[in-house]
Amino acid sequence: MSETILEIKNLQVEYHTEHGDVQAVRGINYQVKKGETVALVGESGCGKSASVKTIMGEKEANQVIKAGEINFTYQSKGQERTIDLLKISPKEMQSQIKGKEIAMVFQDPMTSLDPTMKIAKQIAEAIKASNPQMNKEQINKRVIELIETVGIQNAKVVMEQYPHQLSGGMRQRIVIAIALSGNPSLLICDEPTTGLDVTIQAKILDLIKSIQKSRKLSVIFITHNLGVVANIATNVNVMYAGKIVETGTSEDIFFDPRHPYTWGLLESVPDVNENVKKLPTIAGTIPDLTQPIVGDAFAPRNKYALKVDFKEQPPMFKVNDHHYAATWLLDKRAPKVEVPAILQKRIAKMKKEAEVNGE
Ligand SMILES: Nc1ncnc2c1ncn2[C@@H]1O[C@H](COP(=O)(O)OP(=O)(O)OP(=O)(O)O)[C@@H](O)[C@H]1O
Repeated sequence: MSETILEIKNLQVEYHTEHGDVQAVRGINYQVKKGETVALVGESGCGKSASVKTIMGEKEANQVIKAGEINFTYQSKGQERTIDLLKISPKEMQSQIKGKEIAMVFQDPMTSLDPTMKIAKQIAEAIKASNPQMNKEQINKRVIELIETVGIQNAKVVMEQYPHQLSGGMRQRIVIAIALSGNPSLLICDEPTTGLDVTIQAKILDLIKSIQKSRKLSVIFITHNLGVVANIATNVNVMYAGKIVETGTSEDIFFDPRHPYTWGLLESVPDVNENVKKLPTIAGTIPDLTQPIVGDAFAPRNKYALKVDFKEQPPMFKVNDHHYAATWLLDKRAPKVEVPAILQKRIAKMKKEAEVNGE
């Protein structure tokens, strides 16, 4: 289980706009191992999507990859092969990787589905694209298998329907079935449950978790809501203004968060059991990424910021072998700052729940 299948090194992505160059991703590093779910979490505009779109070779006309490597390891003709996804041709990306080794599930299923085509045909097309040798009968069998894999029982009825005849949750299940059609080793989920109601959201998360386990899939899961990944992520990367500001296992991030930005994100997680009228959000907005950022980008919104935060980018301080955070609060010269009391209470509660669930 310790094989690294994806290694992102110093990835820097910019967008040219008439207002200046947006530094969307400012040098990020992380790895995804076989069978692991890695979460990328942060508010809107932090560079989560920009960083994963490059994995799939999706390039907008105004996008420039300034630096970095995306090394992907997979089995090709029985041999292990590692390639830098930033260096392969669009043709190779299309014929070898996209949909076959790496597949993606987006937030809005309607953008991935063709409203004019029956479900069976859409899944069949995806199967054909990655298995051109299959005959009609084999494809039909596989369509039904895939629909059943994503937890739909009346496969024969659903396959004859059009996307608009299905609920949002069912549509997302179909998108996941299509993503699985090429038997990928890495699945990228970009806010796959946003917009779905809470109970459906939980069902889709359970589905992704069970598929991930049964197929030993690696998953990159993007969300702005840390709560969504509490039960599915092996590792969590918290992103702010194009950088990873804290990284650790789920336990590190949920039970021992160190960056004030992570504290803010955790405080903003809706708690279904608490009768809160208005959820706390982090005051302020993300910085203008067309302007050079001096120091810790979060400093202007951080009530615990030290003088040095406004001057110098903090390094990734080590908390333990798998937990790092970029905040000067972890420097040994920094004053001792406690996790906010309200969050301490939440953490104690989450720990108790995890104990009860035997996690
Ligand atoms: N095509 C584009 N042209 C110009 N700027 C862009 C483009 N795509 C993204 N950006 C900018 O890059 C930054 C990072 O955006 P990105 O979509 O990666 O953030 P995100 O964290 O995924 O947010 P969201 O959850 O809203 O998708 C933002 O400032 C965004 O406005």
